[in-house]
Amino acid sequence: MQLSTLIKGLDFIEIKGDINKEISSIAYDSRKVIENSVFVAISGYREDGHAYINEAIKKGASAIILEKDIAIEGNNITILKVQNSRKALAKISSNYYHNPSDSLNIVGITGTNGKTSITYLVKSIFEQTNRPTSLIGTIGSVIGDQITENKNTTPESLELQRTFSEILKYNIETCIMEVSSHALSLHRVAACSFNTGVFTNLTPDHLELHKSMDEYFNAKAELFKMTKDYNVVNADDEYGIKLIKRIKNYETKLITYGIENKADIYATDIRYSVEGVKYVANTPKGSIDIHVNIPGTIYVYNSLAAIACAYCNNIDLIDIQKGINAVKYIKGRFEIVPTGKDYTVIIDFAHTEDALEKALTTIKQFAKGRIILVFGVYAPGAESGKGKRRGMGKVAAKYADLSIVTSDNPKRDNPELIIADITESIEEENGDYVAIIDRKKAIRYAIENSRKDDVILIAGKGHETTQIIGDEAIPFNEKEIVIELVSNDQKTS
Ligand SMILES: CC(=O)N[C@H]1[C@@H](OP(=O)(O)OP(=O)(O)OC[C@H]2O[C@@H](n3ccc(=O)[nH]c3=O)[C@H](O)[C@@H]2O)O[C@H](CO)[C@@H](O)[C@@H]1O[C@H](C)C(=O)N[C@@H](C)C(=O)N[C@H](CCC(=O)O)C(=O)O
Ligand SMILES: Nc1ncnc2c1ncn2[C@@H]1O[C@H](COP(=O)(O)OP(=O)(O)OP(=O)(O)O)[C@@H](O)[C@H]1O
Repeated sequence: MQLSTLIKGLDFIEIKGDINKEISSIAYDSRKVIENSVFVAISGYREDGHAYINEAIKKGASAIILEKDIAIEGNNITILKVQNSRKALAKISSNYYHNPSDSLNIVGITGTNGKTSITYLVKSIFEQTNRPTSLIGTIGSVIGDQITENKNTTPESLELQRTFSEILKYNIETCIMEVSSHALSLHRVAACSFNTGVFTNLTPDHLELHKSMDEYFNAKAELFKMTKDYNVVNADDEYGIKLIKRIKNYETKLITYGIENKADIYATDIRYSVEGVKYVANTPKGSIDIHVNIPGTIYVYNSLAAIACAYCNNIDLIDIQKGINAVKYIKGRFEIVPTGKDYTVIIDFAHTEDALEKALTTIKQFAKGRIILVFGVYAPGAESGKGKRRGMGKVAAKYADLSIVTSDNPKRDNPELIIADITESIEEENGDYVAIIDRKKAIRYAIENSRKDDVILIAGKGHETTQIIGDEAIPFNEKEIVIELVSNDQKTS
């Protein structure tokens, strides 16, 4: 593609050099530069891409997009100075792949919890109508039969635009995607055209990046300025209510969902059981019985959000009913591991205070025995990190009969210090706990010390298959580990 075509519509401060040259690719990592690439220098959290400009040129970059004035070594290099390199990356990536999001029906889901679960429910509903649907999120990108792992819940703009263009190659028209607050703040979705936006809820998380709940909320709210057709908002969530006030006069139509407050799509006659939840969904087009195969109030909310998306896409109630019922489980989301024992083991991705509380209260509704909780926290940052660790500890002390506090992707932080923050708050709340740094040993302890009717909740890792220690991702498939440990458990209750 010609550089002049690639930069069409790009806001820049200054251009030096020729823009009528052929470029081969875009790279924002100098290690991925090839002959005639455009290299985009990004000032990151850990590194400054501007320090790699000369390396990129040595590898063949013929154009550089940058924010800072840097001495460039090389001839015939075109330099484009921009205000924000990440935004520029999003724009040129969209141009490079011929603006694929314009040709897709994109549903973007944001909020602290529930995004992944909702994407699977929506995908299933759409597929009842024979509309092949792709998905982008924490568990990976799903295009046809292909599942690709993503480094991030919402990929960087270059990878995201490439994924959109792949989806179009498969003749798939719909894409359901998770939109993280990081993606919104770091402009990964800056050049995306969304049809529907969904807001689930907002509770404390990622405060190391956003610094305050208001900043976190504002980041999420950006999605609803980018939608063309519908905005779907949880009317029972404190921040959902705030969002409704903010966006109710936008041109994009607003659809609300909920159980408690007045909403366009709402649930009545809710019946809970260990197997799942049944209720009547009421929509402007009529009412229908719904059966979700995952238990707890949160799955009433998640399925209502999915129903609202389906409603916005003109899908019949009967297909909505079938689509929700067709989801038998979602990897690592309240997933019961088949053990054949007289105790139950559940793996859940709860890694925020709110999610942990919801998972534990759901179990409390049904558990005949004790609740044994195995968990850790990944929460960087001196203040916000400590706050999250202590908050999770408090919830554990309140609802679990025994907490086994362990590691959850400690990354570069010292796991002993993380665990100490958690256990300090469990102690303050008079909870019972054991601290075992090694996660596999912690799970073994839970299994060996379980009794008939106990429920072991292993929280935090969900579908993940690695444990990140330092910068290394060590294989850790929690489900396989549970099955192995349970098969070695000779105890009779
Ligand atoms: C904090 C954060 O979001 N970081 C993201 C950010 O990385 P960064 O700014 O730290 O990058 P950096 O390492 O400082 O490097 C700066 C630049 O120098 C370049 N570089 C670096 C080295 C080199 O030799 N040459 C070179 O060119 C890098 O390619 C980069 O362009 O930009 C990268 C590229 O897009 C992301 O992959 C990375 O996500 C990291 C892996 C991450 O862990 N992010 C998490 C916090 C995140 O985004 N999570 C959200 C939400 C999850 C949820 O919902 O709970 C998500 O969407 O996944
Ligand atoms: N509506 C909800 N409200 C509160 N907690 C929820 C809700 N839905 C799911 N959870 C909890 O959050 C965990 C993660 O759920 P899910 O993966 O659907 O959310 P997510 O928003 O995609 O999270 P992440 O962005 O971290 O991947 C679940 O395992 C469950 O414990």
